[in-house]
Amino acid sequence: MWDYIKLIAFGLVAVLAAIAAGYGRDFAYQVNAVQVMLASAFMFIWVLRTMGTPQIVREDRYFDSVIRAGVIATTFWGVVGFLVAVLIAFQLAYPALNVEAAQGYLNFGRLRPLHTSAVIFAFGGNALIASSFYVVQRTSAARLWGGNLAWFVFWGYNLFIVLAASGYLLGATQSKEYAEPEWYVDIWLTVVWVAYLAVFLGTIFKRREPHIYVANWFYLSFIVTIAMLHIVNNLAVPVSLFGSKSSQLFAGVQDAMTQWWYGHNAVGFFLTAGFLGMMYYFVPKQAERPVYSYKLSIVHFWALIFLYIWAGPHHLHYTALPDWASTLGMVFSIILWMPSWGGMINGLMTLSGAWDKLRTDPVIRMMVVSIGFYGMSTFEGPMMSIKAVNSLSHYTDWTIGHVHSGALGWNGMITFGVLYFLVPRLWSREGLYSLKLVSWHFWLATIGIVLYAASMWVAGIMQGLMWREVDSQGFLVNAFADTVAAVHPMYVVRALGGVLYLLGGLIMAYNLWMTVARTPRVEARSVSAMPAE
Ligand code: HEM
Ligand code: HEM
Ligand SMILES: [Cu+2]
Repeated sequence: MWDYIKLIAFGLVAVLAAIAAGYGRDFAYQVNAVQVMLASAFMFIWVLRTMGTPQIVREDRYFDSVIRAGVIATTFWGVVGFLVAVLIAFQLAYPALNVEAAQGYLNFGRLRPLHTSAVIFAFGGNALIASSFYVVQRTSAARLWGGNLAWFVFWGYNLFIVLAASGYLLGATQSKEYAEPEWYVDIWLTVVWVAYLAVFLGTIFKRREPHIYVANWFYLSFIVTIAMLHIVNNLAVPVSLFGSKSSQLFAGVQDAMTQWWYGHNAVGFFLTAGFLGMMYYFVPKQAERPVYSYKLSIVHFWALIFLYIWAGPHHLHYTALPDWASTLGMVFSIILWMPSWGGMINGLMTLSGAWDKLRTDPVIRMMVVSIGFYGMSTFEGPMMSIKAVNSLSHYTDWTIGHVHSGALGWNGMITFGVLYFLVPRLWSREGLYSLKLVSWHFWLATIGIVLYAASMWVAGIMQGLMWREVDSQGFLVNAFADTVAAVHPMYVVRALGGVLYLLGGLIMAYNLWMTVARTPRVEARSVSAMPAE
């Protein structure tokens, strides 16, 4: 019965998508419709061919196949995201790389959102979904709730990424940073996200462990808050059911504030709370030590989620936003330093008594450096939110440097650590193929980040100072083009840093591949849903 309902649904969607492709008013919409049609047609055939074969579900086993797929997707999108990153970094240094023949598809303006979405949503998002599925099962001693719903979340989310990415290249965008996808892609993500919440909460509800481990609190706050942010910031009316263009509900400064309430909390809940969930499970596991302070984890959790929500206006200092709102954002940002460092301290101190592992275990080294960068960027952020500092840093590459010390250092490095942790366990291998290659990855990535951050600090502060330099008559000394010329060497250094980071990522992909292909199998590790670990 259930199979027939699925068949009807997939068939219907395929037909509707074909009709939409036919009536589509713009190319991006038509391409997206064809993609949806192909995906549903594929699923239709899949269901048709597997109908009637009984599925054996062992409730006493963890649901790990979907996590394996998530690990592969994370690695894949990571490499893609870094590759596009290096390309746009070189485009900024050498504008001629905006090749004339590819204008309108592969120029900087089209590729930049592709980069940000590929690294944040595709690489980071797949890492978050996969790791949360791993952690919630282990800490609840229960199999994922909802049967194949977890597969729907995985494929649905990756379809969202493909739709968004191809839309950007073809020019479909609602021009909101980190929320570029157009209305129908947003609606699809909402459906997938509700399914994600259901799988996660359902597993928590059926847990066989009375306690809900703190990592799950962080993951849950990430899932719930992202749902709220996504819906509110994307309230829009499509111009036509058959076109990608839509009109935003909010206008003017209200729209700007909604956008940066979203943007800032995407940092706070996607790139911070979710990744803290990772930290709270995988760092103690890899260090083989309990969390330093459980009390601190609870206190900084509530402080963090309460404070983050108010800090968005620091993105709109000295704009049409009322001064009181801007001051409010600044004050909350400064207070936010404390719970951020609460998390950093808790992560670092978990290594108490295990610091010697830094010498022997490159995976823990990666995690420690990641927490270090988390601490650095959450010190820098509150500082940049101070209006006087922001009047220098805003619009400059200092912001870009800040972004990447958080993104490459914190999000990137902890994800690498988690992938190195997960692959041998998920594929039941003795260990990683090569720790030496992990070490290589570690150093390439670390040097890459240092080159990136240092060059952007220099570029940013130089831009800021040059823009405000006036002569004795009060006239501006520098033309804008002068500052563009002045940052060229720094842009080259940044791009080279990116090349090192990308190389590290490629080495990781090779190492993980060889771990699965070459390392001897061991008896299945940690697959049985008892007891909680
Ligand atoms: C206490 C924590 C933090 C505070 C108070 C903070 C504050 C700030 C401030 C003031 C800006 C500059 C706004 C502007 O002038 O336009 C900024 C930009 C940014 N920060 Fe942070 N930051 C924090 C942590 C982080 C972390 C950990 C990450 C990444 C993982 C991050 C990612 C970003 C991004 C992506 C932007 C650029 C937004 C844009 O203009 O596109 N921040 N942050
Ligand atoms: C290979 C490493 C990377 C390189 C070379 C790189 C390069 C770049 C470049 C050139 C830009 C555009 C800057 C501009 O418009 O002036 C950018 C923007 C951005 N990147 Fe990366 N990136 C890398 C990795 C990452 C990762 C791993 C993340 C997130 C997890 C990330 C998140 C972002 C964000 C959020 C922005 C927008 C910043 C803003 O608007 O303030 N990047 N990146
Ligand atoms: Cu912010």
